[in-house]
Amino acid sequence: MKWHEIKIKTVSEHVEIVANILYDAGVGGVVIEDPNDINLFDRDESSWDYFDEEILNFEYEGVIVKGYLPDSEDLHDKIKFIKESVHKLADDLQNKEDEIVTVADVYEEDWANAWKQYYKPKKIGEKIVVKPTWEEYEAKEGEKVIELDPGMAFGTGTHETTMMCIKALEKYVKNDSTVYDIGCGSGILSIAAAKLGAKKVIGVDLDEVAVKVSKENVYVNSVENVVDIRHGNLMEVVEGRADIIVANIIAEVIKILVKDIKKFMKEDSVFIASGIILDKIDEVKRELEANGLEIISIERQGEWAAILSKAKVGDKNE
Ligand SMILES: C[S@@+](CC[C@H](N)C(=O)[O-])C[C@H]1O[C@@H](n2cnc3c(N)ncnc32)[C@H](O)[C@@H]1O
Repeated sequence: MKWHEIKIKTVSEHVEIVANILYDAGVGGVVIEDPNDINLFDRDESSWDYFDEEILNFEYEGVIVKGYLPDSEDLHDKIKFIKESVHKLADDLQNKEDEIVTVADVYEEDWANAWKQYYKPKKIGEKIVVKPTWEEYEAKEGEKVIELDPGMAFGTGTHETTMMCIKALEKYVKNDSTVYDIGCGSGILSIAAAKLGAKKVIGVDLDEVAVKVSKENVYVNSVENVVDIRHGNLMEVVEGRADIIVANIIAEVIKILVKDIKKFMKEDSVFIASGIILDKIDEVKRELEANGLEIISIERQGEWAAILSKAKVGDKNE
């Protein structure tokens, strides 16, 4: 099948807006290539089987956001919409060349597999190692290995927003914990919670592809007796209260989620909200506080933040 790769060169501050433009045009998922992100493009050449010089040369030239659209009758309108929206954004920039849209034809097989050469086993936090299913890895003492094939779903474990969630889960998951993972993508956080000993995990995603991929990954990791993956919007398909709720979604969606979150929390539950671009920390923090949550900590990695909060002491959960 023929697809069209929409590649947008942009600046870090515009990544979230550009990703949203692509989503609005109908792409199923976006790929963000930030060469300044050492976690995505590990600079330690000794740990690489393969090293792409082009990526290094790209170092100071900005961030690439890519999305894919299938051949369709309205393709031209969608590309026009993307170009116009990105050009409007570029008006704010001194150097308009910093924001450029290019379109290339690709075949499903090419783009579905191209990223795999960059994806290697990676240790995140103290215990969790994320290992692509096709790679070999020998676990060291105390390590918990997640076997993952993210396919078309978000969640390889290389993105800062995911890494901050995994580190927080390592800190808070106990053997009797119940965990809700809102926007589970590849299922990575649900599986991490299960491997860290959670008693029950529910992962939810709006995207059917993510649900399918999560279920497959849950099965590959043999945690299907603990993790239940559901298709749905935010908390609509979960009931009851969890000890930990993790949501790695963009700030705008977190702000909606926060309005009802306490109905799903106990007195000492922790809410891990990630996927927040640095500029939006205050907005999300205000929304959390306005809805009866108290900030525990704000973690930052690269351009992203994760805010950890809990119900305010003495404040009754609804
Ligand atoms: C950034 S990815 C996070 C994936 C994975 N949890 C991780 O941390 O790597 C966000 C996911 O949230 C899902 N999502 C976005 N809006 C949602 C909503 N309203 N309800 C449920 N899932 C949603 C997307 O489909 C996507 O899979």
